[in-house]
Amino acid sequence: MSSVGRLTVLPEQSRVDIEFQDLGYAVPQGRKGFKLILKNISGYFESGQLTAILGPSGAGKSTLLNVLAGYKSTAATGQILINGEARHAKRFQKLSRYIMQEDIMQPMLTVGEAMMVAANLKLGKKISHTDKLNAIREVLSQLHLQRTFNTQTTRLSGGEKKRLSIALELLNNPPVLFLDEPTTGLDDMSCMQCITLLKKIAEGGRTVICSIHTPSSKMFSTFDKVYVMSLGQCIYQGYGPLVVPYLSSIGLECPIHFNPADFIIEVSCQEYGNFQDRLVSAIENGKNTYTSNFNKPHSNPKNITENEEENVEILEQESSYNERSDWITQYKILLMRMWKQMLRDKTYLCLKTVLYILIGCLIGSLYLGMGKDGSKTIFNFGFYFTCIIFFMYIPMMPVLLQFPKEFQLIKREYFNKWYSLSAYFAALTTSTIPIQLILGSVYVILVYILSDQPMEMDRLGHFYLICMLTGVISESFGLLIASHLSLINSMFIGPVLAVPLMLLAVYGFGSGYSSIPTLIKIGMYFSYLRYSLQALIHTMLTGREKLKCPDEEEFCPWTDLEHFMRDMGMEDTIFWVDIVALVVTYVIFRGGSYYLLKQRLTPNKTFRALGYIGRIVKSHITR
Ligand SMILES: Nc1ncnc2c1ncn2[C@@H]1O[C@H](COP(=O)(O)OP(=O)(O)OP(=O)(O)O)[C@@H](O)[C@H]1O
Repeated sequence: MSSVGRLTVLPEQSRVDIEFQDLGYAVPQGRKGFKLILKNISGYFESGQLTAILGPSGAGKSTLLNVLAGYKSTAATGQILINGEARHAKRFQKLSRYIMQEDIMQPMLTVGEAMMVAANLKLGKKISHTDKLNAIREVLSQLHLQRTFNTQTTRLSGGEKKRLSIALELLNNPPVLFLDEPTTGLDDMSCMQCITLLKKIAEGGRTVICSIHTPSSKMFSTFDKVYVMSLGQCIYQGYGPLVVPYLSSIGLECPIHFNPADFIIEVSCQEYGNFQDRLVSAIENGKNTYTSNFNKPHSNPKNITENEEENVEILEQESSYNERSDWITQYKILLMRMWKQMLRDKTYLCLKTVLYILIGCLIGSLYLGMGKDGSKTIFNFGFYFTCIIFFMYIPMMPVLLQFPKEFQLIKREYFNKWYSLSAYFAALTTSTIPIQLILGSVYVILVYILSDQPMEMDRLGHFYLICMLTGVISESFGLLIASHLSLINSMFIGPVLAVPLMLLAVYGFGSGYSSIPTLIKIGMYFSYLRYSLQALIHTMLTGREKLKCPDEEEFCPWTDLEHFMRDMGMEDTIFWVDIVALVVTYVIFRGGSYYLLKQRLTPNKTFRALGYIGRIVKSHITR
């Protein structure tokens, strides 16, 4: 075993051999029933080896990788064995890391910072900062990324991003690495560099499995093993260059100077006739590994400990060089990361500040001096409603826009066990509060002064409290929507749902509560905007002296504000009841968002069944 590229800070790993038998995977396909993507395939991927899953587009490579990694396993049939014993999905996830095709990077961080966040989260407190830094430097140098230490992750080239994705996962020395098409989008040189690196990583005792499209002949012979798929079946398993005698034994001669990888792909695309069944049966759909001694079943795993439990425990201990940090540390690291990203995004921050000031000035000017004008009481009511609408839309829209993208990052980090979801969610919940409080106060002070509201600390404090509560609830409402939907659906559903919320908030004002139909009354209880508006009107209008009617005005029906509240049907509102209702709404929305997010990442039986039904319905509609 070559020592070139061995990571000294990361000890060698024990064997984790992966075997799968009669693996099947089907997806619902309208009225046609099901589409079989994996058709009872078998295979054996050994530790210390770099294995490539090859095949034409749509052959099922990514699906096989996803099922083996446990990323998609609910609808799978067959058996997956780890060191000869049935795979325990949760324990296996602790040992494996999955590097997705898309290199989504945490924005606004340098490579060094992104690596330090990963090291702090994955390596725990027992390892000193200096050791973490050494580990980072060594991993980066192994992956030829040392010169990018201070470069922002989003400015890296395609090849560098891919290598950084690998580096981030290598930090805690996982025994198994899955990579979905690691060479996609890279030039020939970067492809070869990437594959050579993966080979070095495998040589340290790891099981490295990647799916790949069309490798060059040089790359093809670099893999220790290739697993070729066609139409969801295995048509070859063994050392790459041996594919030539294998195909020859079936009567398919690879032309001299022809890339054997291209040749077998062309064969699988049936360019030389239909050899699918013969190839599948020759290799017994993956049960055999082709060696120069054809048709021998692949060797059984070596070094298997008698007891699987013991075996996995040893592995877990070894990879617990990587003991994950505790909840509080995770929370602090994630919060710091979020704040750093927020403060460095100067454009967004400036836009947001300008927006709060500009709209504050605009609304303040529209309702200029109306707060104490007896002829403008109804306009003043409009001012309060406008403030509530402002604090609904402005905090909700960025969440609808940003969170679906953020979800892709969470998925990668959460699936690879960087942190617990509750720590992430707690950090997310607290990260936006300071900026919301600061900018919210700027807006409130501006509109409060411009619209000439009563200068009493109590009222101002309550006004601010209600606006802030509305803001954080609206943000949570956005999260509730975006936690389970795509960007397009979120952007559609969010503003659409806001309309009935606004209507229900003001429905029936002026005409009396008793005349409202029961169904609408029930609906009104669900509009948190109504509680905000009621609380705001109550705090701003009760206990005030009669307003003055300007001399030039002939008609001042509501100089008595208590009278106005009676006319609006709001004389019975209790401020603290509305505040409690707002707090309860906040807790429900946040709790709901967390639950939906968790179900999206790791669905329970009910959600799996719902998702399955949804897919069947969708496939019937879109067929
Ligand atoms: N949820 C799904 N519903 C319907 N068909 C699906 C679903 N998931 C995958 N497929 C189909 O299964 C087949 C295999 O998909 P998979 O992504 O595994 O192929 P692949 O070999 O990785 O292809 P590529 O190299 O183009 O990424 C494709 O025909 C794909 O359209």
